[in-house]
Amino acid sequence: MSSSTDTLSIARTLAIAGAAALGLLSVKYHDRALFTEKREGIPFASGAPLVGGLIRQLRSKDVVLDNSLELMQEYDTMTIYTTALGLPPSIMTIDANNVEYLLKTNFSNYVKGPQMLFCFLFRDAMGDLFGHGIFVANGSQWKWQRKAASLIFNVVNFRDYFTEVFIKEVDLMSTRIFDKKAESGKPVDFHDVIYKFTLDSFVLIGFGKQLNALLSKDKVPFAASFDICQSNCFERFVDPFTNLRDMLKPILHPGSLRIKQHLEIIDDFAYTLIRERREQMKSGGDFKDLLSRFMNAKNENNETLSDKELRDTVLNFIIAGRDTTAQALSWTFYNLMLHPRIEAKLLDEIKEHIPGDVQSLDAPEVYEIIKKMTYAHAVYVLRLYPSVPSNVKVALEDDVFPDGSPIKKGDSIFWFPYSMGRSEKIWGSDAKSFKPERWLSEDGELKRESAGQWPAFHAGPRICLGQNLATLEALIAIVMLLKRYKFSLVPSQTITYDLSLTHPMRYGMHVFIERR
Ligand code: HEM
Repeated sequence: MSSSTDTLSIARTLAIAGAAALGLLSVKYHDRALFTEKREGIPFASGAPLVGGLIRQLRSKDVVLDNSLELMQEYDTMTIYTTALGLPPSIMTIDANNVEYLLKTNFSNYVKGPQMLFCFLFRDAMGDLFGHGIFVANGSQWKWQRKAASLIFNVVNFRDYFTEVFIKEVDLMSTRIFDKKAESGKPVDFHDVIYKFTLDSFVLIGFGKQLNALLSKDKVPFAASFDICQSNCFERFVDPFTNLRDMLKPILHPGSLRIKQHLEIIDDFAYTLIRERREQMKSGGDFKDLLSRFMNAKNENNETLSDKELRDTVLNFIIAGRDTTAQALSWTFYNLMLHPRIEAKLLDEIKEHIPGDVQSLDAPEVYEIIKKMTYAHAVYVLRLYPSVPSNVKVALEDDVFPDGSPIKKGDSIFWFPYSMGRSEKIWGSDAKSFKPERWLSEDGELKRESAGQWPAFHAGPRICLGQNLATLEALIAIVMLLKRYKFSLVPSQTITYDLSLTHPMRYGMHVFIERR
């Protein structure tokens, strides 16, 4: 026999053996991803042979949050086990007791990743963007960061400094952008403008720098790259081809930037901030912003921070301080535009508490008044549009959830504040309605649900450090903007969310503005 006939017959034998092995494997893994185990005692979202739920996941990637709720409804459950080829098997839950247990009661058993994903490269999904910053750190590395950051969140800072910055920045946004749009009658992308407002405000409060994004017509390059990297991080959790697509970008989309190039732009922004602040500190002066606090802090090894650690701090805090609040404000205004009755009621409350101009009051007065505006607080609850709509932790040891679901060491546990906020099992048949009254008691006092039922700001030892800051900023913006303008949606646009770690609007939100 010639050598080419030999090769052919070896190839044929291998192909037959391969097909037979695949056939056998697809009998064993007929409803789940290859090499994943069956799990007793928990509803299982069955999928296609060998790939499990991957196809469903890829098909519904753009509506992944709604998909998680639909999946629960389809199986009539609040907790489910899923598998998808290329991604770790996961437990998904929207059960309030489980969420409270995971975040609070048994906090020490559930940690942040690293989410090692087999995305054609075995890698940590969040590491390149977040480094070792507070959002991804655990144990002593997390503790010192939380302690250092919490120093800026004191009442004096809130009342005397933060309030003043927010009033000034809302005023700038109004005079430089919204007044002009009101005059011209041309629409504006509210979402984009609000992102610039929260970026400017947070960079000033957190890092002591006046960035003036509000004065630039286009998106700040750092912010554009930052958004892309965040989307990419999230995509890695739902699509194992994410990194491959990035690797092929130079061939498939010549001229477009790869993730590592976006990361360079982001790093450049962060390192410039750090360099400038180091120089200012060398030449004296008493700086009390977040960056300066971190420059004076010691890490878990009792060492002062390297530039890389400071870079991680800057980026983690920008996502915390800019994105979440911008999104919360955008979705709140969206809801208000859709619900004129609620907008009118809110405006009544605003006028009752602040009959004149906000600017005629001093910052501590505004701070005290805003605290008392219960209806405004009830409007700004973020139940339907939580800025962190989904989240994940990893189990350190075997455990059992309050609903009886067995948890195995190494499981990824996903929970979905977005789907929880819309679950009829949690909120009743009108779960999807925007109804601030839900949060008010009969005597008009503000009510809060349990930590597990309403995890928009997380719960337990890692509860959001910036909740009061975000609420103050948002309420100042709502009060000042509603008093001055009537916003209305440009017709026929699609308002929906984008795939990301947080909850941005995919196409922005275009509005017409009238002066009141
Ligand atoms: C509407 C606005 C906001 C929402 C909905 C929100 C929500 C959250 C959530 C859900 C987490 C938990 C994230 C996780 O561990 O995976 C978190 C953590 C955190 N948030 Fe916020 N946040 C908001 C604004 C802010 C602001 C303005 C700051 C200001 C610095 C901030 C600082 C932080 C920090 C430092 C953490 C990490 C806490 C820790 O791990 O110990 N947040 N936030």
